[in-house]
Amino acid sequence: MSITYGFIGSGNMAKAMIGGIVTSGLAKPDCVVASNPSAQKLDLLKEEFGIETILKDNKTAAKLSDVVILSVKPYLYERVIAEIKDMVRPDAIVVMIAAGQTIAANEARFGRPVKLVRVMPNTPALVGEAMSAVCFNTNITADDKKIVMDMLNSFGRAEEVPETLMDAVTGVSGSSPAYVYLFIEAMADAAVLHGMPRAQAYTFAAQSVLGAAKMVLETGMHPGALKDNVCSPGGTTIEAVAALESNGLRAAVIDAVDTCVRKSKEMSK
Ligand SMILES: NC(=O)C1=CN([C@@H]2O[C@H](COP(=O)(O)OP(=O)(O)OC[C@H]3O[C@@H](n4cnc5c(N)ncnc54)[C@H](O)[C@@H]3O)[C@@H](O)[C@H]2O)C=CC1
Ligand SMILES: O=C(O)[C@@H]1CCC=N1
Repeated sequence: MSITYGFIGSGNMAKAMIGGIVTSGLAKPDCVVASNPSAQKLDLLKEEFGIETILKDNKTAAKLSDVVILSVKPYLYERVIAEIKDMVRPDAIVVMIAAGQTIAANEARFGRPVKLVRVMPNTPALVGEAMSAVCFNTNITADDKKIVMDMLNSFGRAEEVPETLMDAVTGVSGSSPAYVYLFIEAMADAAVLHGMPRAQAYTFAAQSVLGAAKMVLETGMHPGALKDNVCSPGGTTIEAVAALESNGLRAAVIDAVDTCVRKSKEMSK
């Protein structure tokens, strides 16, 4: 049986998930539907991935879908659920991806039993490297869980977490690609300062971040031990590490993630 995935809202995160779902082969393009109030993003999605698009009609997109992904901004959840709730089929799975939107608040918006899933993905879904966290409401069956996990695994890694951890997840993975892009940009700027062409500098910086991340994930070694292995005594790396420490890199990163988590908690109220 083929599953239809419907995206209500077709912005950055929807595009990343659609790209992952289609490119991985999880779903044929004609089993992916996206709606949006403006045509431009829909046209690009159709052109790039060949999916079905529906302009200004969330209701039809909801009605057609086995898995309905609410990919609008958090403040629009109330309005969009009011619009589509009677069109969402009783057996459909509704996936919320918004920061700060809780299962309880959104169950209440449906006003009837609904299969509800809360996910925090990230944009590397587009290249099959997302980190997603997921939690389920009590109406979700084992078969539903498999459908959701297959979707999330089609565009990266996914782990089930208690809902109480979702704000921390937003800080450490939902938002964190942005912090890493800053880091890559800054490293590349320094390489450019020393004469490297810009494009080459991005490749060198980004591949080094990718390689370092893979080392953490695949060797199972502590990040501190991996760092020590790069720092030759009296060498170049320890000079850089000392400069990062004296400029407060760790404190800055902890403060950034903490601020993000606090914002997510505030949005949940
Ligand atoms: N961008 C990211 O890295 C991540 C975003 N998210 C969540 O994903 C959700 C979407 O975020 P983005 O894609 O970044 O935002 P976005 O602004 O790129 O996309 C939202 C889309 O919704 C459309 N839209 C506006 N009103 C609508 C309506 N009434 N019905 C249907 N569509 C409507 C907009 O035209 C836009 O294309 C947010 O709730 C966010 O918290 C979650 C994880 C990561
Ligand atoms: O910035 C935001 O609010 C969204 C949620 C996680 C990543 N982007």
